[in-house]
Amino acid sequence: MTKVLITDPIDQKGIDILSQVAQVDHKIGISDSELASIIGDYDALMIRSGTQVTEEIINSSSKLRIIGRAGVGVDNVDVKAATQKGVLVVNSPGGNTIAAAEHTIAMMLALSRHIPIANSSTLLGKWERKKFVGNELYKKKLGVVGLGKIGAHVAKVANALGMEVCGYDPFVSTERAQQIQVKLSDLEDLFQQSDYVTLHLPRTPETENLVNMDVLKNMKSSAKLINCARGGLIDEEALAQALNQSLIAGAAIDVFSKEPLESNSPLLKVEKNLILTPHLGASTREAQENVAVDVAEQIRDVLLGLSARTAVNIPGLSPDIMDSLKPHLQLAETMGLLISQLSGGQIQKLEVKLQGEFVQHPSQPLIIASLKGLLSKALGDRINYVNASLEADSRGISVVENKDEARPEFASGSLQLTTYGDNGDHSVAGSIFADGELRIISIDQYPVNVSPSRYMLVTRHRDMPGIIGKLGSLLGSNNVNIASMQVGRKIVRGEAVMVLSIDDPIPNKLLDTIIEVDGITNANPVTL
Ligand SMILES: NC(=O)C1=CN([C@@H]2O[C@H](COP(=O)(O)OP(=O)(O)OC[C@H]3O[C@@H](n4cnc5c(N)ncnc54)[C@H](O)[C@@H]3O)[C@@H](O)[C@H]2O)C=CC1
Ligand SMILES: O=C(O)CCC(=O)C(=O)O
Repeated sequence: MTKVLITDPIDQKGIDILSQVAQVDHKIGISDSELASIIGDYDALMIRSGTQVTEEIINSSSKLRIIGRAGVGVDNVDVKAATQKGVLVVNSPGGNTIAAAEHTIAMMLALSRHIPIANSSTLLGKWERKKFVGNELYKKKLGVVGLGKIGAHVAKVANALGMEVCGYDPFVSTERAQQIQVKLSDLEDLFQQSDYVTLHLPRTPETENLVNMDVLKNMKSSAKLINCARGGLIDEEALAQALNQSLIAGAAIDVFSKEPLESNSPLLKVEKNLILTPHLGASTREAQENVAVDVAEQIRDVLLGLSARTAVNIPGLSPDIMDSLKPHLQLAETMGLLISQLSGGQIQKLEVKLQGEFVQHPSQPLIIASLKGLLSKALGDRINYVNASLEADSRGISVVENKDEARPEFASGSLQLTTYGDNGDHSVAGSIFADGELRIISIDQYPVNVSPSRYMLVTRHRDMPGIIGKLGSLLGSNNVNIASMQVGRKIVRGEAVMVLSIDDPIPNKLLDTIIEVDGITNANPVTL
């Protein structure tokens, strides 16, 4: 029975989708060690930001195929460990954009009008109208750091509120900035000149402590800082000091370097204009339903053997690409598997050459499929589309891509794989015929025309009378049935390649006898 584990609160609509295809178990708030001890039973894990999916947990799994993060940030998942283990990681990149952007705007307004503290004071029976005079957002300058989905929506709403919006994002073009009505600025100017600064970027080694004491000192003393993106982007000790010393006028923080916020956090000792919320950016009914459905559908699809829409660890393999390239991917994988058995030994380099119609397709998926095939004899079930590139890399196999737009020999173009390794260079070329049938069209540059079959024997021999007959009778006398046979040669009576499709695997003993036949220089049994 397929089993899915859910370890954070997930909207019921997502659970209903998963229940159609799997047994769904809930263990909300489970400890890391408990999770590591039970993960071996599960095919899929669905989480929000509460669960830390560590390397230890991933390595304790044995049949885990997918981790679904119902939200955007995957910084609570060790994606590298998942990739190494061949576990797909999916998220919901757009499901909570509006919720997080609206929480940011709510934080800005709450800060500006002292809403939380005015509420507490009023509940205590006080009537402190003078104490809570605020300021307007209208005509104030907003600096948005990170102009992705959430940053762009914040900018849109801020523009509608009459704010002047500037932004910093090294990956956003001037055209895109114009489109979302944001004036691009450098980071230093943005912090120095803005009345409000809001962060909407991921936490990475480069962005950690992006807002530190130097940056805070550079801000206006009337400025306010909002972080509804990720903990760790702000040095919390420095922020507490900056607020206590009135270096800036206020801050509203939804996300923390350690969550839940620890009781000894310096932020809990700040007495001035600071609003804290417990990571509520995505906590709207709408967003929770969106992300739960989005991720549950992807988990369901993957468990059913289909592809995922938004995998974070297999670039370039969207479902449309997978569908349109199905025969091409199958060809690349089959050729990878074939050439690994022809090459033997350690391979240092794989050259992937696309010709004719193949050039029109994205090459990355074809490379990944070739590598999956190439490594599958060595790694068995452990290799998949998720970890193929990483596994090749860790084995020191470099990949070179080569596109040849010249008029192809085959109308449908061709794919050629060449390996360079301990046993010299080997190459296999293939194509897809009009009926979608896969064909191997050359082996080691010898032209052949072979449909790949489960068992094959590929020999190298001298082109001379009697060899084919001898081989045929050897196989026959050992009860190995030949389904088809092809000989490829470049010149008459020169070197040749023979490809036999056979119904049964070749016994090792028979292989030794085949190699002893006069004229046969090499014989490679192949299983596809
Ligand atoms: N508080 C909450 O509950 C929620 C928090 N988030 C977080 O909000 C953040 C933004 O999410 P989205 O807009 O959906 O992501 P996104 O991927 O659409 O946008 C992120 C942007 O940050 C930019 N960026 C990367 N490095 C940068 C740098 N060094 N300086 C400036 N910009 C940089 C990227 O170019 C990209 O445009 C993420 O960290 C996400 O995890 C998202 C949803 C809810
Ligand atoms: O799961 C949540 O509520 C947090 C959402 C979040 O931080 C994200 O999507 O990056």
